[in-house]
Amino acid sequence: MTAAPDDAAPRPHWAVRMNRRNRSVFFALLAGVIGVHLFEHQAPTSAWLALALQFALYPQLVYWRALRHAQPREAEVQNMMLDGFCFGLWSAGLGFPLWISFILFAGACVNLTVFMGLRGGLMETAVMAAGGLLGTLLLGPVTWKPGTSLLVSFLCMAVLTGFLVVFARDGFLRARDQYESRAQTLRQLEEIRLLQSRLQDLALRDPLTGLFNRRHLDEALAAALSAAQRSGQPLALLMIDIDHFKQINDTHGHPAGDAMLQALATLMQDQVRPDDLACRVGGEEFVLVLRNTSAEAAQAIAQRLRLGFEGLAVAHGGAMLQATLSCGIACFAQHGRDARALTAAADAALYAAKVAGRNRVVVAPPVGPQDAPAAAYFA
Ligand SMILES: Nc1nc2c(ncn2[C@@H]2O[C@H](COP(=O)(O)OP(=O)(O)OP(=O)(O)O)[C@@H](O)[C@H]2O)c(=O)[nH]1
Repeated sequence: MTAAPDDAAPRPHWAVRMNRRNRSVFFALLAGVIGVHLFEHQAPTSAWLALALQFALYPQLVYWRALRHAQPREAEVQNMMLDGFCFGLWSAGLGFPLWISFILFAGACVNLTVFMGLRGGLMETAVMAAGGLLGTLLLGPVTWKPGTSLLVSFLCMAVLTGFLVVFARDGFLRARDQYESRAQTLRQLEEIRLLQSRLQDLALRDPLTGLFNRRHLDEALAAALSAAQRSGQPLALLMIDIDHFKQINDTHGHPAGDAMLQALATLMQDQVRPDDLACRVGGEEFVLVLRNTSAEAAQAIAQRLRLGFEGLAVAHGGAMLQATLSCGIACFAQHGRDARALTAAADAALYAAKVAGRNRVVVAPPVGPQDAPAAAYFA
């Protein structure tokens, strides 16, 4: 039976994985270089044993430790400092050969600098110096042997170059991944922003006609009125209602009524300017807010709309549907100065249009000094 994916061992921390690979490769190469050096100097068995312990067993032990550590990254930092300390001991043990000491120092230093920045490099320098000092103290007076054979010097150059290339490649891959994930995050943010604005728009629109809904009307009318108050420009509020709409529904069905509503919405959108506001506020009730528009101009627009709708034949289910509309108009400031007063005046004018026989436009009567209602103007 195969194990379920959940049972699989968790993937080691990236720092642990990266160091295992780098340490394995670097230590194997170092073992080769130091091995050649030891061979050339006919080193005793104890030196070969130390080489095996340091460069074969040690990497496994520190990997094992980091794997089990609660803070794998911290454990790796400690491991790298231990690497540097051991390298100091090796430098001292070998008599500080310049090329070998140099690549041990450079490798350890670069490794911790990648993890911790310049502070890591300085820490690595300090622990390696401590290792070198301890090695000198433990091994007694060390004979300084800075030279290495041409072969060992050449191998040192090759090992260091390989090590730096591996690191540079890691840096490149990480930078590329970060760039790609940043680009992806930006793309996702843009998608979220678009979705948000679409959601916001949907919340403000009537799904059947695509016109703005009452919620948006309330906010937009208040803003338009404030602007009109500041600028002193007129503003017209048109309340529009399809006549005998119930009959259309009853005779041709609800979808036919919907088609009429959509046809009127399209007509309204065609007739208004971009900064005017067309809304569906109820079943067959619509509102138009026309900025900087006088009562006379609003009346002309309403008449054009009324005639346009009257002449419209909407094809639906094999039938040609026709209807008329009634419209009540109220204007800022002669019929009211706030949204409530204007809406009430336009509503009263619409009612008057219905009572007078429908298919007509009525402008609300001018409001007297005490807001006393006067006779409506029919058009
Ligand atoms: N098709 C359709 N009908 C709707 C919708 N919302 C409301 N209605 C219908 O609109 C009709 C409104 O009827 P009434 O308020 O009596 O008005 P009317 O028949 O237009 O009569 P008047 O306004 O007096 O001319 C009702 O039958 C509602 O069911 C809608 O979204 N789609």
